[in-house]
Amino acid sequence: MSAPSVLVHRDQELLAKAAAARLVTRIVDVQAARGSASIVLTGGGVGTAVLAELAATGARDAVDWRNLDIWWGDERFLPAGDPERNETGAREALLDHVGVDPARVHAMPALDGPGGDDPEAAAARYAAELRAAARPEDHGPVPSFDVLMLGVGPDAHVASLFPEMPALHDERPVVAVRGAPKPPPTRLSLTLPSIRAAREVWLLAAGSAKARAVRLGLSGAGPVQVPVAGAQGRQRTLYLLDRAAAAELPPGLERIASP
Ligand SMILES: O=C1O[C@H](COP(=O)(O)O)[C@@H](O)[C@H](O)[C@H]1O
Repeated sequence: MSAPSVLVHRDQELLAKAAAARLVTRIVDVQAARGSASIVLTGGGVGTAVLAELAATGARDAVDWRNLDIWWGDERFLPAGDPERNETGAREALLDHVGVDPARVHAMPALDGPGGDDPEAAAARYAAELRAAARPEDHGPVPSFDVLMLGVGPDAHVASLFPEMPALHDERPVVAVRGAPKPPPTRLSLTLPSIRAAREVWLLAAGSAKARAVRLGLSGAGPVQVPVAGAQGRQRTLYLLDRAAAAELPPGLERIASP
């Protein structure tokens, strides 16, 4: 696992623009090297703003959208099209505006989907989809995602892994989460082992409400108490912050601030 590095931007707007530019570059680089790339999307305020900025930049045309696999780190287990679903936000912000291959948009199952309304069965279905996409060189049950983005909750949750909940002890690739402290209570989430399969993990946080969670994530806390601390990429773990979210950074961390 890679030690985290930190990049601080002036405010949320610039953070979202810079992360979108970084994402274009990363996808283009990977596609140039291997032909195909894979990313994992997050819900939440900054995560969705990054997708909207990506849709708005002319540089989006540098991406070969049809050779991109798109996964989700977590989902609210609600009917398809519900505005609270992370998938709905991602489609509205980006996916409806670019030429993705529908077969490579791997949304997590919906409550009213063909697989039924059992969240455990839905988690198992998504795990099977991930396993089918994993190649021998991935050495595990999920692909080695090129970029996996995560929002950070004020309580230090990432994806739908909330502090002290059983999902944090689960070794399966995908779990159903019941009784989440943030509505809606029933969710699907990648687990930490799946998150750690990513080559790069980007943690996105803006606003003063996230400053404590960011500090704890970078202070050597345990992932059961502080889930964000357990989110690390194989090659890179990058905190992309605005100044407010970076206000309580532990001393000595590398910081590069936008003017
Ligand atoms: O519920 C969720 O919250 C987190 C963080 O959202 P934010 O609006 O506080 O940035 C998000 O990353 C996750 O995907 C989502 O389901």
